[in-house]
Amino acid sequence: MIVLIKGARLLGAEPTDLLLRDGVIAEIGSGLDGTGATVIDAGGLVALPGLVDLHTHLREPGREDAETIASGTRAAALGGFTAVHAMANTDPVADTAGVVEQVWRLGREIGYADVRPVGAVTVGLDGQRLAELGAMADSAAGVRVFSDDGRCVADALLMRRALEYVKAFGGVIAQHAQEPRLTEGAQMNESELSGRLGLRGWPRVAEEAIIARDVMLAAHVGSRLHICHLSTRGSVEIVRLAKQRGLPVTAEVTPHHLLLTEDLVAGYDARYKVNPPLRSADDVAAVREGLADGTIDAVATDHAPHPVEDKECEWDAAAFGMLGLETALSVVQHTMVDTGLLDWAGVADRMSFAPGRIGKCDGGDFAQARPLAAGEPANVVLVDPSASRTVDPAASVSLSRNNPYEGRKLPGSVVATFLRGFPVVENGELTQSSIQKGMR
Ligand SMILES: NC(=O)N[C@@H](CC(=O)O)C(=O)O
Ligand SMILES: [Zn+2]
Ligand SMILES: [Zn+2]
Repeated sequence: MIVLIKGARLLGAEPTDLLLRDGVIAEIGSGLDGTGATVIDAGGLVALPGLVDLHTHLREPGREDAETIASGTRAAALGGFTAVHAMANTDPVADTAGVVEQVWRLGREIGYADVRPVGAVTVGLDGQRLAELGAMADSAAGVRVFSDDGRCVADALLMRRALEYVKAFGGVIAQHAQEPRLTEGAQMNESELSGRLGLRGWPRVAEEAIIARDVMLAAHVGSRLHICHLSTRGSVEIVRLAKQRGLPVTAEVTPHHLLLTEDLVAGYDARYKVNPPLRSADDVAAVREGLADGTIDAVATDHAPHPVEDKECEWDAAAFGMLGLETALSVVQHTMVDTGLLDWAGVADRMSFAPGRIGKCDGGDFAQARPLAAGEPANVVLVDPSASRTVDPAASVSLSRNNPYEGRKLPGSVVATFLRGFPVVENGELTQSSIQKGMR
């Protein structure tokens, strides 16, 4: 298949043409010859490398009522992602080579976006014994990111051992930083508002204390640490200090923590219930600054689908988590680009290159987040920054509806997504051929 993309602004720079042939970018330049090619007029569109999500809950195996690998990767493709890291808190837990290989293979077969399984750090996420990290790393899935996400690896000795273990193959431990004793029964950010609403508070220090501890452990062991969904000003400050000291620490922030604040909780609408909780406007300002100056390496969606019965219930009983794949780029444009904090090259870094580096998506079967250059795999997304839409949860291809942006007007739209040269999204919609490919 040959595709000629005409007049796209590469990473937001001057318009140029891209010729995609046999799954790779064959040529980049002006006035390229489109003989035999499907021609796409990309005037006014920005071309970015396929986005890479470090933190996605696909729910398969086990909760296929909430999401499947097929539905979740369709949402990913529509959001401009060509690779997602599938979190391990499935049922069964992704704590063996068998489970991670299954998830990886299903992703490949379905073919909307690459699925890179995250392996659990501990057996059954129970925080007691290390899982078979080496076997997951050596499997066909080539796992490099390990996380008990949803739970914190709270035991310092176990965390130390995990960091030591993954060093051998360049892996990374992605920590869900939540001190369990400080957050027992916690329902929202600890603040004046939580007191007024009568909801148990989740103090910032519960996140910051674990990040501080783990930064010191990573420094001691000399191993890579990644911080999931960081949400407070104090967390940004700790990571900034760690980087100033040259420590191998990386961090991600979610789109919702870049935009939403705790006051949304006042209506007890469980769509706004998430872990870590929505914080204050000051925290939002700090994570935006941190993302802009590179203290925070990446945006990761923490796409966390839940069926209606787990969300449309009283606040205390509702599940934590919100959708994110289909809206992530728009939220980043709104909070970071339209505010002047990041340009499109910066977005490409925070949503593709950096997460690709952290997840070791660097070659062979796993090549993603490569430069937009001749000879590279044609994982490309075309974005229309001048578009805008009002978010309608019913229009989502996710199986779940826990969308916190309902009714909000957000800028930007993903016009096309190419996975190894194949258009999985065209004119903002999944292509017919990709839909058929995904049928199973
Ligand atoms: N973010 C959430 O609120 N929920 C996640 C777990 C997690 O990311 O910690 C989930 O699996 O639903
Ligand atoms: Zn988490
Ligand atoms: Zn998560």
